[in-house]
Amino acid sequence: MIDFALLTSAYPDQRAQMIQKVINHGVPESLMEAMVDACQRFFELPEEEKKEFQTRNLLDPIKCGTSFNVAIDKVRLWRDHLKVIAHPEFNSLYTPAGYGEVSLEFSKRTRAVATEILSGISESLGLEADYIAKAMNWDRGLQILAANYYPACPQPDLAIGIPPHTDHGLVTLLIQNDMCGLEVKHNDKWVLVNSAPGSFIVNYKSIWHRATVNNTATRISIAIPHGPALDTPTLPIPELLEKEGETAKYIGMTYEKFMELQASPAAYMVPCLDHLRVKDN
Ligand SMILES: O=C(O)CCC(=O)C(=O)O
Ligand SMILES: [Fe+2]
Repeated sequence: MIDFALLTSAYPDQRAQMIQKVINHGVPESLMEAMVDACQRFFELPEEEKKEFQTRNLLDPIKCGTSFNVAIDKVRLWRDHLKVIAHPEFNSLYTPAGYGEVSLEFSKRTRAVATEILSGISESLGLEADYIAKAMNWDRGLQILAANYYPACPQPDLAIGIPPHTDHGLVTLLIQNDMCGLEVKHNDKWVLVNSAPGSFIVNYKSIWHRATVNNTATRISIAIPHGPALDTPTLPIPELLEKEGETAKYIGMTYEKFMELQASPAAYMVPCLDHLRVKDN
């Protein structure tokens, strides 16, 4: 658990944990609930009204649909999604009513939280607080409001919400309604992640995770990935390599290419970073 008030001092000890939760982050719980509610109302719109956003291009500003990677999914998926790019350009929906205002405020507040976490990570690595933000052109960085809708499923054991994957962003925040379902792989076992009301779940390492479904009630989660600017190559930090006397273990890649890789068949059930690992000779 990251208490935001203690971020810089408490952080180093907590880095070993597999996934973090953030409290005291300053985003009103009522705003988080309003955002979940607005997304729920979008998913419940008649199919006709959602049709215009059912596109398949990775970086379309607004898109919705069923499934994770439509081209390559092999298992029975039980999920609808809505992805809206909120930064560097803010995009929004006219329906359902209220989505625009709520998502504007929510995107600003969550971006501020992600920015603080990124500075905390920079400092915990012994770098200037704004080192990573500068290197990643954070001021032009991508932020997506990615809502997931998992209706109750009569046979949850035969389906999955989202198959195992790693996220593509630098800092992904996640909130959910009162249903759990996010699981992370830990010591070869899937472990359910609980979240306290009003907290964010944070993923900033390439954590292997999945979303399960249940037969009781609809689950809604909103993942908010924050990444570098699309044209920015992500590389191992030269100063840290030098300090540790290490050579780079990963090749560099622009964020846009990395996102394309994450959505491609090569990344299906394979952690994305595996593709970037420098091969031992
Ligand atoms: O629904 C969840 O808890 C997980 C969502 C997720 O992993 C994603 O959107 O990338
Ligand atoms: Fe994810």
